[in-house]
Amino acid sequence: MTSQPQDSTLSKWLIHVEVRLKLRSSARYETIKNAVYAHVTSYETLYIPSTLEGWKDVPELADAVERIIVCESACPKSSLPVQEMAIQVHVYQPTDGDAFEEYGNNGGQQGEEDETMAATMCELPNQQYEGLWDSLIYADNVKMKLLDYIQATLILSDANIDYNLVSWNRVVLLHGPPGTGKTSLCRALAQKIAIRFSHRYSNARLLEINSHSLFSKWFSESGKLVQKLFSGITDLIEEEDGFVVVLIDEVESLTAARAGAMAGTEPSDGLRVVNALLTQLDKLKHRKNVLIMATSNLVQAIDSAFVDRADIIQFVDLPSREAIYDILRSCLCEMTSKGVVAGTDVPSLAQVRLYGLLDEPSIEDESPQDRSNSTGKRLLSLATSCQLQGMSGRALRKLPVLALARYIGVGNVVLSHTAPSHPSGLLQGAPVEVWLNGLERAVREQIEEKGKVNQEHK
Ligand SMILES: Nc1ncnc2c1ncn2[C@@H]1O[C@H](COP(=O)(O)OP(=O)(O)OP(=O)(O)O)[C@@H](O)[C@H]1O
Repeated sequence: MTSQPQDSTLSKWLIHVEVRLKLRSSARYETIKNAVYAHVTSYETLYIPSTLEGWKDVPELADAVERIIVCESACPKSSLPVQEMAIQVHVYQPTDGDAFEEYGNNGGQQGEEDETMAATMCELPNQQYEGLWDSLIYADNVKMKLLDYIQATLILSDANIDYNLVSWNRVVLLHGPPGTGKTSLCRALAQKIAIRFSHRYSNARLLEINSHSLFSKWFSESGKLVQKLFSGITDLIEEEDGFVVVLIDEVESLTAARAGAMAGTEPSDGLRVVNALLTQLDKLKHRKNVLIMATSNLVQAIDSAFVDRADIIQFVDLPSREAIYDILRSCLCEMTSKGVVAGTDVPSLAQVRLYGLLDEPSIEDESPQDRSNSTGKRLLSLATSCQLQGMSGRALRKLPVLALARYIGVGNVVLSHTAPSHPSGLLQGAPVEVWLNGLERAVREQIEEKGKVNQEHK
């Protein structure tokens, strides 16, 4: 890996700093942006990525700001002198997480008799998607690659590049096994784009199309529903300083039908839906302020004409052992911070590598450092079992619930606000060793259950 900026003629690394304002703050973005820039550039070195703390001493920031983060970047170093950085500050204020609207087939207007809920829409950046980006863990820098690619297309659109000479369709397709975070990744990307391009677009929206509902209730009219839905989208993007991300989940259910119709095994309604979708996508490709993201578990089932239109086709795989370690570690750290696990440090993967934990003989662990090493070793071996079983991110994030319910016992984790008379008055979590035992047993249970399902399928 290079330690120079991507282009050696550029001498600085582009580093994004994201500033989240408090929900009810009325501070001016420009004022905050300047104050944050001044603050950030007063550091000699910044860690990448990191959450900054020292700004709370600056009164205008303390009043308005909730969090400042230095985002991960293409720079392979974990810290960098500020003078080697080209810093871009993005100030944003997420909207209320409950502000989701149903977006009907008649373009969002309520009251018509044949109303079918075909999509939901929310404002971005949205409180509900805060933290989602960081919670998703992938090998190979998948998140950054996708974000960079999407940003590249937006920059070229903004530059009014002649579409006949350099062209793209504004369609991104993520495919892979169930539960690998494809839908979540699309939402997290949409949120990032809204934050990074807030200087360019005064508002951004995410519209999620429910592929099933387009087909289900008014099956024979689905072609028309697609048209109505997209004409609603076209209305939204008339506003040039608004950006719209359209997420089509499980796109194969919309597009698999054409092959069937052509082979005579599907009714022609399916064909109409696919044709309508393709026509509408083609109409959108000249619009600067829209991005279509689609997900699928079954890429073979997607109409090839749709796949052809995708600029980026990204396979999202089951998590690697390292990613599993980080996912499980993030579960343990969250539960430790909330007092459900009685604390010990769970070492990061970098620390695990540094200490060569796997190669060490098993020792009687006594000091806090030994205890933390022992936790790291056990977690890594758990991650190996999960990977061998091909567990998805979704299955992994459920493990703590299973472990608590079945193996640790809900009575063994006492929270101070549910048992305020507890002598210490503090949260009383179960020790990390108990949690690891519970997690190991929960994984074994999952393996056995999976074996039974496979047996039934034979
Ligand atoms: N790589 C990952 N890192 C962290 N969490 C993950 C990962 N993959 C999945 N998850 C978690 O699993 C849950 C389910 O993810 P999501 O619904 O986005 O997956 P999906 O691939 O779209 O699933 P499906 O194909 O079944 O619709 C999310 O809550 C997410 O937090």
